[in-house]
Amino acid sequence: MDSICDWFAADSARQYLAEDKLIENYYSNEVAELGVVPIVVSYVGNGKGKGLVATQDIAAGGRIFNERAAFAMQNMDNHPLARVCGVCLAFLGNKNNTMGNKDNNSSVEIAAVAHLLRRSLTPREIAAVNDAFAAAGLAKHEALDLSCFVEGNDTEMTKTCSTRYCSIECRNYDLRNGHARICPARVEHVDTFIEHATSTNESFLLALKVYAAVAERVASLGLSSPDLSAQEQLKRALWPFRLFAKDYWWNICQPDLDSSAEELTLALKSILKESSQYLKYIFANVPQLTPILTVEFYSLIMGIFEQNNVSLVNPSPVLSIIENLSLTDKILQSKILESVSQLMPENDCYSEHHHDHGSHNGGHSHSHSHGHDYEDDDDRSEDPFEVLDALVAEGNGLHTIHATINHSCTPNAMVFKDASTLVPNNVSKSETKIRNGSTIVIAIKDIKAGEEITVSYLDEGAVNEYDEDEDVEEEKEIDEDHIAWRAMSLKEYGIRKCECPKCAPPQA
Ligand SMILES: C[S@@+](CC[C@H](N)C(=O)[O-])C[C@H]1O[C@@H](n2cnc3c(N)ncnc32)[C@H](O)[C@@H]1O
Repeated sequence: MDSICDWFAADSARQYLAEDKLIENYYSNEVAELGVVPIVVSYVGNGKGKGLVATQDIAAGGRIFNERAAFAMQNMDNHPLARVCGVCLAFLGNKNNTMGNKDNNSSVEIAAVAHLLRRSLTPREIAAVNDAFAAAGLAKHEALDLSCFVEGNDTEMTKTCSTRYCSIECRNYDLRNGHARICPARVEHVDTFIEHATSTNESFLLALKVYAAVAERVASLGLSSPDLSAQEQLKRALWPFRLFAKDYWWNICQPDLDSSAEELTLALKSILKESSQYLKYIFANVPQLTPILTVEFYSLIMGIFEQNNVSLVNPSPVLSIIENLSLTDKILQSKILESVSQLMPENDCYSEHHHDHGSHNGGHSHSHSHGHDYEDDDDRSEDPFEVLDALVAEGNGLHTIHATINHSCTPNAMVFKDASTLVPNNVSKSETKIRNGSTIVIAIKDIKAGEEITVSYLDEGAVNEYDEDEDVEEEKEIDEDHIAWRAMSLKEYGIRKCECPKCAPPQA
């Protein structure tokens, strides 16, 4: 059924003109969820479709909004290093109940160290962690460690589900979005799906979450609006996801159609076909989903992640402990460092352990600095603290409002995903403090009401470098190279012709 694909991936501009009010209302509700923030999603034209626009003047350095991912996942090879919530990527505590959690030994920090060491801490080690915290003057964090089963609500389970939650709120969120339909402990074939995704493309795991959420929406529409046709129910259930969709995965992955294009399309089709086979088994009891369990539709869902995903990084609480442990417990410190180096994914190298899924990552390289200044590579390789750079939770997420921000080569805002992203001089470090897999968007220039808010999808450092005042001739030369580099790099974000003020200045 091609028509559902055409409808789903209607180009943003056409879609906007046809459904103006519907889309605007949807986004104004989503913006309201973020709290009082000076933004609106609207049609910005110039071939860009929709974008984010300031509704008030925003001073440089000001936080515009922060947003939790609608769907997030931890990268598979990061599991040994960080035990985090399946919804928000916050580090888990070590209490599995919802009773008062004020015990000193149940903090997120102790749970994180225990996870790295693969065992419970001895009372002496617990005391050392607590002392390290006191020495650093840091507050400890409490969080739960909940399974997906709600007491009194349990269905029969033959296996276990590894998804855990840091709070009841996160667990409820996942259950509302259909977790029970894709829980390996309750549903057959989910394990095989996950295995296949892990060995081919982990974004399939996010796609699975989207299918589960659509199934949940279809089921509740079936109850609330039984008179609607099955197709209408499906379209309504899919509607919000449609606002992310632009193109087929196989088109996005190969912006330059060359001789290898056909080969790549075939390879992608083949893994989509395998993966969609498992999807069909998993959702066999939701017949309304049949039209979207095709390779074509699956390719549109994967295209969503390719163009909108934000890579997320959450620094481990162990980072702040470990440096202060040296004062109190050298032995525990070296045990942790040794364990981290054993658990590190193979070939992971210094400050380059993020996974580029071709994602819209807001233009940030991860730079983790834990107070160790390395003079050069040789020093680094001898420094046991080097392994700390792998000690973060890493994942990917899809954010509703964030995904409406367009790229500019002269951006007026910047995205922060973790406390160690390089902070420009005019932004206070305290503005960028985040936890729990959310992103923060901060103004880096004064923004006037009515102006579009833009970020750079490319490497921030590189853009700034070329913005500096240089010798005019030299700058011209650099600019020409840089324009070519930008044009090429932007293609993988679905931008064939950049419509920012620098690349397409307004005509006089
Ligand atoms: C993350 S989405 C941003 C929201 C998008 N404009 C929409 O209507 O949904 C990224 C897509 O927006 C468009 N886009 C973003 N920045 C652009 C730019 N500077 N020039 C042209 N198109 C742009 C491209 O289609 C890109 O794949």
